[in-house]
Amino acid sequence: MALQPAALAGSDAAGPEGDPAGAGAAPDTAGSGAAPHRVWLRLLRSPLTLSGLVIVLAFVVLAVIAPWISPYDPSAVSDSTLVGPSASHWLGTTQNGQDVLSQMLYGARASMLVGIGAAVLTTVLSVAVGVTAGYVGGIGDEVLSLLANVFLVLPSLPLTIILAAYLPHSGSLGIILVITVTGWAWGARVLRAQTLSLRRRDFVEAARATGEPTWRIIVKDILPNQVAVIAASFLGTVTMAILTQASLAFLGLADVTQWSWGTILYWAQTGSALLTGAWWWFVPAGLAIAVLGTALSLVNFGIDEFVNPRLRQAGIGTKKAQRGQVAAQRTRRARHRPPRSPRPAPAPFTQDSTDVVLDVRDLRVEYVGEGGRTPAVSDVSFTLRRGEVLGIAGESGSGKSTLAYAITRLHKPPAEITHGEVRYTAPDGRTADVLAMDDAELRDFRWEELSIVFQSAMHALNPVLRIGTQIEDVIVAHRPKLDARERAARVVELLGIVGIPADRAGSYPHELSGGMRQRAMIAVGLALDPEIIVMDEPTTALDVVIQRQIIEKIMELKDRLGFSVVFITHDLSLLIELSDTIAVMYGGKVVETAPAGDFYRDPQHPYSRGLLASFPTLGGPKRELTGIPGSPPDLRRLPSGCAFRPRCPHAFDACAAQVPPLYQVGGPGGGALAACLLHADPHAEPDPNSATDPNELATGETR
Ligand SMILES: Nc1ncnc2c1ncn2[C@@H]1O[C@H](COP(=O)(O)OP(=O)(O)OP(=O)(O)O)[C@@H](O)[C@H]1O
Repeated sequence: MALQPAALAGSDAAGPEGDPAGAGAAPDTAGSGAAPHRVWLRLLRSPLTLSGLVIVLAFVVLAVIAPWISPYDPSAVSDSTLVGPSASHWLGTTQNGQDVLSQMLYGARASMLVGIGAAVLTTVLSVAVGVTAGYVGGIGDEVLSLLANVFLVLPSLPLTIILAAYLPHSGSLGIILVITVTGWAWGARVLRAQTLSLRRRDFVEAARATGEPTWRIIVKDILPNQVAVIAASFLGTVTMAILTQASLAFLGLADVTQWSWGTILYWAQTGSALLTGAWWWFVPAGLAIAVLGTALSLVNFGIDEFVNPRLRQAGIGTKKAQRGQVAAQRTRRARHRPPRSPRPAPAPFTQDSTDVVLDVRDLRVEYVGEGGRTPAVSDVSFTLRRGEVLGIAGESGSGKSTLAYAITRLHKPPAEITHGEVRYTAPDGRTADVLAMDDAELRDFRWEELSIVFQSAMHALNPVLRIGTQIEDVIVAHRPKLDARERAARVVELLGIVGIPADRAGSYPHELSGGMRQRAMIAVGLALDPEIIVMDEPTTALDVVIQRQIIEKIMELKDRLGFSVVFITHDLSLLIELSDTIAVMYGGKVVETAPAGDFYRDPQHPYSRGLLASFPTLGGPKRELTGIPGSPPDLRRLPSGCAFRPRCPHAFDACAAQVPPLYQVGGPGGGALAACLLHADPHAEPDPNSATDPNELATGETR
């Protein structure tokens, strides 16, 4: 039975050392970003954006107050026909003596209404369909994409003309609907494609893993990364709608008795304004459309810079903007969890420890493809003890990451866990079957009990959110009762723990060095004081000096906070240095586990020996680097018997006939297990489970 979330829930305010995070000593640099009203003020710092905004605002104001400031009734005729601009008619008059300025002001109302109305409806529809299709995937995506594709292939101009012709007297609303119907599909396609790519990004995976609900991931992680596209789509649609309305009116397909810039052009054309040289009749309407379109483009440019921190820094960036503030208000999840009893003070790990925190039994993970099943992890068993660092080594493709993702239940299709058990034991002795947890239990388990530090911090961190905000997001999702001050204090505390100055909470990922980013990821992993941290190549992209700093930090934290670590890396010398126990994977199987010291001194599996002979070690006697001949096996076509046989210098006939089980072998510490027939007891009874040829068995004590 899965452990109830309540049983594992922690104190809402407990820090890693039992210190309540509510110690209200948070400096105002905790990285939630500037207050929203100030954030938007940043938009005004660009002269171009400011000019665009002023022009758009001027048009909006003029449209709103048109009835009060228009000098004449726009439809009123007079004797002053076709008079050019003068003191009494600033923009001249029409063939019937109507005042062009009044028509322009009233026309702005209809044109702006159509532009903004169509843009709002089109954008809402595009975002709803595009983001839903991209995020939900599967049949939902297929249906919505089909719908969008159907609308995309419809020729929009003829469709617009036909629809407008059938709705001639519906006024602005009819045109808004026509533009919405013919315009939403493009935006939906673009947003769907972006969402599809974003949902696979590590920072979205990380948000999912931290237990954030879907709506929050969409609102906080997916949509902010699409603001530029959504804004461009909105502002482009405003211009496009005004142009379309003008074109339809010009063609006489709109209600030409309703004043708009388009109907002014229509009447100017029917009144032969071009032929008679009455430029004042048609130029203002054309100019208004062009100026408004340009102003909207300038605003769009500013928004692009504003939402993209890199552009912002190059352009509008301000020091003030980078100073975080504590008081950002956020919505909270109303999940109530009883307090978790404080973690007992950590005892240093020793090889004699029997306090198992994670027990993995016969785990099998397969990738299901058209060409069949790829067994990426085959019958893997291991235990992780409290406070232990288990290093998982192996060449590329040996199944390390697949194993890490499977034990955290973060594996994605086509990966399937087809067999096995992953059992977690809480400090109070209760156990949970990780593979049987439902979504809610998993949300509570991940990050509360087990967190993950992903391979590349640059991809795992959301590029448009400040570091402090990203750490805080995890706390918001799991500790909804903490207020902003307490969360900010915890963010500062966590940054301190991983050695990042508190004032960097307000920095964006690209503003940090690679080492700092990786430490920020570790801070995210530590945010809820988990029992286990899975680290998948956390230092691979870093230079050796930074690597060393981070490893030392991890070791120091582990000793101080008492968590256990599953550490995955290609770097065997690093692994030996930091691990208590090493597990070596080959062809999807664990072929050796041993205490790190024993492993270094006396590896028991020929593959382990080959691996060790491929890496220079940082200490100890000099070794000749010889490497391993050949290349890792194709998991879909493993050789018969021992998968390492074709590359093994010690292979003998029986190796082709039998998949070797893990044999208990002596070694100096006596605690090693090696899957090699060299360690089989020639006098032992055959093990029918591990043999492909029962006549040629050599079995010893297996686990
Ligand atoms: N989506 C997939 N579909 C099919 N096979 C896959 C998929 N992802 C991984 N594999 C296969 O699963 C095996 C294990 O891959 P995995 O990434 O777990 O290895 P790894 O040891 O972590 O490698 P690396 O160190 O390079 O990350 C490989 O043979 C790989 O080709």
